[in-house]
Amino acid sequence: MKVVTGEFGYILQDVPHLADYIPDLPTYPNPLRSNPAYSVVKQYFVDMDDSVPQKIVVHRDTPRGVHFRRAGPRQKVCFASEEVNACIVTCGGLCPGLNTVIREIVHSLDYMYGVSEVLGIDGGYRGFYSKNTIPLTPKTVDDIHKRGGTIIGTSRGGHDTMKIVDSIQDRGINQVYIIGGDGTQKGAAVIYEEIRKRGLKVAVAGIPKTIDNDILVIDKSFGFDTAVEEAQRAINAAHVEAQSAENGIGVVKLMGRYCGFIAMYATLASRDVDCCLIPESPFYLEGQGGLFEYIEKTLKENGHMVIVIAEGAGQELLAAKDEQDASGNKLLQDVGLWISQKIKDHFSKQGKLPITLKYIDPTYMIRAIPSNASDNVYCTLLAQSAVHGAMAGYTGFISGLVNGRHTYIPLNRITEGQNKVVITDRMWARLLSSTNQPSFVETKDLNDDDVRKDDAPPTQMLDDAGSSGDGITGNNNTITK
Ligand SMILES: Nc1ncnc2c1ncn2[C@@H]1O[C@H](COP(=O)(O)OP(=O)(O)O)[C@@H](O)[C@H]1O
Ligand SMILES: O=P(O)(O)OC[C@H]1O[C@](O)(COP(=O)(O)O)[C@@H](O)[C@@H]1O
Ligand SMILES: [Mg+2]
Repeated sequence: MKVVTGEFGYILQDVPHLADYIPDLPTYPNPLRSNPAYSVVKQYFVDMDDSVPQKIVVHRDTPRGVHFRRAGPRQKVCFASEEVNACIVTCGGLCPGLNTVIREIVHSLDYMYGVSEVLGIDGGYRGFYSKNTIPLTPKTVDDIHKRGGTIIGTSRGGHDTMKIVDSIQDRGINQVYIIGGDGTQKGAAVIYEEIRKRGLKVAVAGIPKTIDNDILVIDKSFGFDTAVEEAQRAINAAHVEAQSAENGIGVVKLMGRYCGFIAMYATLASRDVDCCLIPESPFYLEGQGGLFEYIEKTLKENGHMVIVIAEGAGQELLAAKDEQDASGNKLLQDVGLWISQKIKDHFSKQGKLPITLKYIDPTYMIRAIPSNASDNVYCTLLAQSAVHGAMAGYTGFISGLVNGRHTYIPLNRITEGQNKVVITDRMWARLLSSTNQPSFVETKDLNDDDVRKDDAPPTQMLDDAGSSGDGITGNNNTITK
């Protein structure tokens, strides 16, 4: 990683630049200078020394700490408009907003930089070497943001670095926009390394996608807001069903393989949820302080209850299944079905309350919808930042929001671990106090990773003030497993 240090403990975790390995790289004036929409903006171009701090809650004596390069257009670009041959690929699972990002990359390249050659790679990484490309123009992508999914297709597996870089080289592609989650960005990092090894003038820009918000450093991922909003519909249905039956229980499974952000935020937003179970907080069923005891108490008090469970929660309680998907992700058991059956079995025992349980799994209904208004704006800015960065010659970076400001983050910073809900942070405490559910764990039983270190920045998406005041709050943690 390129690291620049400065006074008072200032650290810039910088992103690579094509000039790092290509001598005498030519530069050109940024065409935005003569664009009527932008040329009137005061200080439209980002100062080369602008950076964004990772930690914004500071004390008088706190060193300035880690910073990231501020995203945005530079005075000089490293590509002439007619020279650019860009491509876009989407990989991994679906996420609301993929089409918006594709649309905005195509539009920004054309309307801001006069680039007309943009190719879609068909069906994820393997499309680089096994399929024809899809030409993308502002006209063909004009209304795709209103559709869910990705118009260029996606897949898991099929990452063959050599074949992908050969294809990039053979097709004369010189800007690669890679939209995908943690797995995809690991793939992007090795593609960037190989391109650099071959000394190619090819900029690699990642746009992080993950519906479950499991990507490190960034405030939140696109599609997350939409997912939380859509999850409300499932929770509402579960609540209506539960309320209308005697001792009704509604169980909703939400996405979150390794982290429970969607479940936590959907619970906090809904106020109808009585118990939220996430992978970061182990729970148990039987005995004092267990889930069954809490269900019984809630049913006696309220006559109904809603349980939200993240897909990765409680996996340690289920029989292990040693299978992986094509990308090498562990295939999880359906914890929603499992817990529903366990609750039914428990309450069907003699002397127990007769219950009515309805289980809702809205996973693919949530993933498949188009992004909501706020995610659309967010996707637009992420895409524009990525285009400005690649045009300026930055490479091996992702475009990401840090404390409400758009930044360029080195790829290897976000592939080093996964973002998790820290259950000793205030947000989880707020959730526990809003649902009144038992915490199931005692502080003495927590792993080192689950406990907040005094000097650690707070969990992403906490209330600890984003700097921009644009409604996107957050800070950054670096919890790795
Ligand atoms: N460690 C890795 N190195 C290279 N490519 C990877 C790696 N992990 C995943 N990939 C590739 O990234 C793509 C998407 O990964 P996946 O885990 O399915 O989704 P996501 O990017 O959403 O996490 C797949 O094509 C997969 O082959
Ligand atoms: O059925 P698929 O496509 O393998 O996807 C299932 C998984 O996709 C997810 O939505 C997340 O996918 P990504 O890792 O690609 O972001 C998980 O929540 C879920 O386990
Ligand atoms: Mg993933």
